[in-house]
Amino acid sequence: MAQPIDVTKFEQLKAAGDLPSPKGVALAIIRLVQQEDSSIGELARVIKTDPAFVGRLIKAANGLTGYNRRAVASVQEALMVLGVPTVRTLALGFSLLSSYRDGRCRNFDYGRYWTGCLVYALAMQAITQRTRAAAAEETFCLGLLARIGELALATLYPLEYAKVLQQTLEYRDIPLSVLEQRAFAMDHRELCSAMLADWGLPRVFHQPAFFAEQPDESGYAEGSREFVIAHSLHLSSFIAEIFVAEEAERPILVSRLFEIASRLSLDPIAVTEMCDGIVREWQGWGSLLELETAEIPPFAELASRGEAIAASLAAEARERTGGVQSVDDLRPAKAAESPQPGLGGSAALGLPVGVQPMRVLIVDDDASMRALVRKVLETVGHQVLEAGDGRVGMEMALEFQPQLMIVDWVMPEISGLELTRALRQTKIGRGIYILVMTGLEDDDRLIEAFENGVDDFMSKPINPRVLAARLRAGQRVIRLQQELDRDREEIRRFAAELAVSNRRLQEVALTDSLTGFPNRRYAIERVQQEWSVSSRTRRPLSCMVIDVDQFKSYNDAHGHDVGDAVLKQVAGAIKGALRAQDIVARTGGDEFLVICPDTGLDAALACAERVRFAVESAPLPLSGESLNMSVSIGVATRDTVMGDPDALIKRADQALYLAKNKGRNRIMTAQSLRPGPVLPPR
Ligand SMILES: Nc1nc2c(ncn2[C@@H]2O[C@H](COP(=O)(O)OP(=O)(O)OP(=O)(O)O)[C@@H](O)[C@H]2O)c(=O)[nH]1
Repeated sequence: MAQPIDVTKFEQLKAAGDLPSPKGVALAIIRLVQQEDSSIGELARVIKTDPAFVGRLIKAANGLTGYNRRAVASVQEALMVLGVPTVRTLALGFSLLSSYRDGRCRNFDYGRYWTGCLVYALAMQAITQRTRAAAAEETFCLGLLARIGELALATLYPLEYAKVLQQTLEYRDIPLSVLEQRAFAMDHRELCSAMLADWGLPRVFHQPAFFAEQPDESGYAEGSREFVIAHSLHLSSFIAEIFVAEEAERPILVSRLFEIASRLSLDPIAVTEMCDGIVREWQGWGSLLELETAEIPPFAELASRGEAIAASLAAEARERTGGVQSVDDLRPAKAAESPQPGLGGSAALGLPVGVQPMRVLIVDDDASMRALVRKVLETVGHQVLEAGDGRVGMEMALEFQPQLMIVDWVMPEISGLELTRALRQTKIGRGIYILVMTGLEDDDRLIEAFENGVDDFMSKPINPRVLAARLRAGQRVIRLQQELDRDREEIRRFAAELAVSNRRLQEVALTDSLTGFPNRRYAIERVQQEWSVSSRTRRPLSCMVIDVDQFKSYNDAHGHDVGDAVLKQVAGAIKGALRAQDIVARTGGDEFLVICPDTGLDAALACAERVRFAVESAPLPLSGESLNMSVSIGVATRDTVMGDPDALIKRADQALYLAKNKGRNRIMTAQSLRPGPVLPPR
């Protein structure tokens, strides 16, 4: 089941105030929706103060009305069609989009992130219109926010996250979440699930969101709503990946699309139609949200191109690699730079000791030239792939990730330089050492070649000895690069470990080790924050101070260890009795503080009674007998005379004193049940 982020850790992240959060009108909408007595008219009035949001809202409503319904033209109508909870989440999503279009994390591509999220949202909407696992408008919102964990990490730790993203380029086989765990002791999936829950998205959404990348690991029963939503998220995320991929990569990705969609019983025709529809929607939404979109050919065409590529690669691989049986055998091994198992040591291959065999791709339209170069390469033990033109060369380079390419300059359709330029635009292509063969060797041409990203050149006709020497030079550069990468990785790992230790230290500094609750220091910061929220929103704020009755007597009668066990038992009972929004901290030996945001005195007293009863009903088992405990609780709510949070806590302390004096195991307040205005006028 979903392993959500530790609640205390998440509370601390929230308390630090750096998590992505809605601002401006969106915040006002969200607050208004939380008020039970707010009306649609009031909500519409607030929405109209943000013309950009009005446009997006009406577009979202029209996306759902179907062909035979009249178009939605007003905010009120949009509210009726979408429903208030959806409008709230849309406000949240669009507000985050506006506020976090850009940021400080260097390797985080904010534009690509948001345009991908838009595809994600539209794909979720389109899929649930077919599976009917949930309301399509709600899953649009879910899709828009389903990658929020990544944005959150980029926002919380811009420098460190940039490094993690860099690592993903170098260690393509290590999942992002593993690298994140190493660096931050948490990952984007946990954070996303916790944030969606915190924003009030239903459990049936925020739990499957954790499994969006690996839905089959969820253990959800096949066909259950959670199962369908987790698989819909997975499919939507894959569709988004295709949309934002580079043009040459799309057909290859599309060949996997149908397999993923089949988990939701969506057939290829339905999927291609659906994706074509998403492309149109994406472009419309993209211009409204000022997000970059791409021209994408019909999916049926991408699919047949994908099939053709796979077939030609398989055929070429069979034909040209002799012992290699399948296309998969040619894909880079797990650790791309390590020697291929089964190839034997480098010495066995006639390579100089310590030199690893390389995967080399030859791209030349002249078959006799390919054969000549292949012979030289195979003599020194390298693994050879061939492509007869620039297009196949590009596809094979992206698919098989050779360490070195030998490319003919002059080829029909795509020249060697054009191929090099295109490869240098891709993540994979940037890491390949490219050697160009040329018949014409003048200075201007050579300068042009280097400026286009070529690493070395060789004159035709090819002299095998010179080629072998050039290969050795290339290999030296590749090896140095690998060593550099390894050093960088070590430094990165060290920095990541340091980041984790720092985080843990920070956590320790704010956590009470006996109960695992936040400590007094945290409580003081947090109450200050909640006080500010209450001032801004004019929502009530209450707190309770809880003290264990006669705690000293447990220590005296049974020793300090039993005293500790009593504290833990009481802490567990308190936590179990509180609501999700309440924040509890251990502020002293046997004293706890509970902050109750958005809570008036009546509700705080009711909550305190639940706590009192829970402690009384949970005795501590102790060698045959059991120890009964009780607590006294002082409750206070913010009123007009209190100038700061200290005054609020002081009032709760006074009430606690009364409760102790009246005989303990009770709740007291030092305020009248129905105080006047809760907050001072602005
Ligand atoms: N076992 C244990 N005892 C602690 C810890 N921290 C403080 N104490 C003890 O807790 C006791 C607190 O007692 P008081 O608050 O003075 O009074 P009380 O016995 O709870 O009585 P009332 O509050 O008047 O009901 C002191 O004896 C402290 O030494 C701790 O972490 N573990």
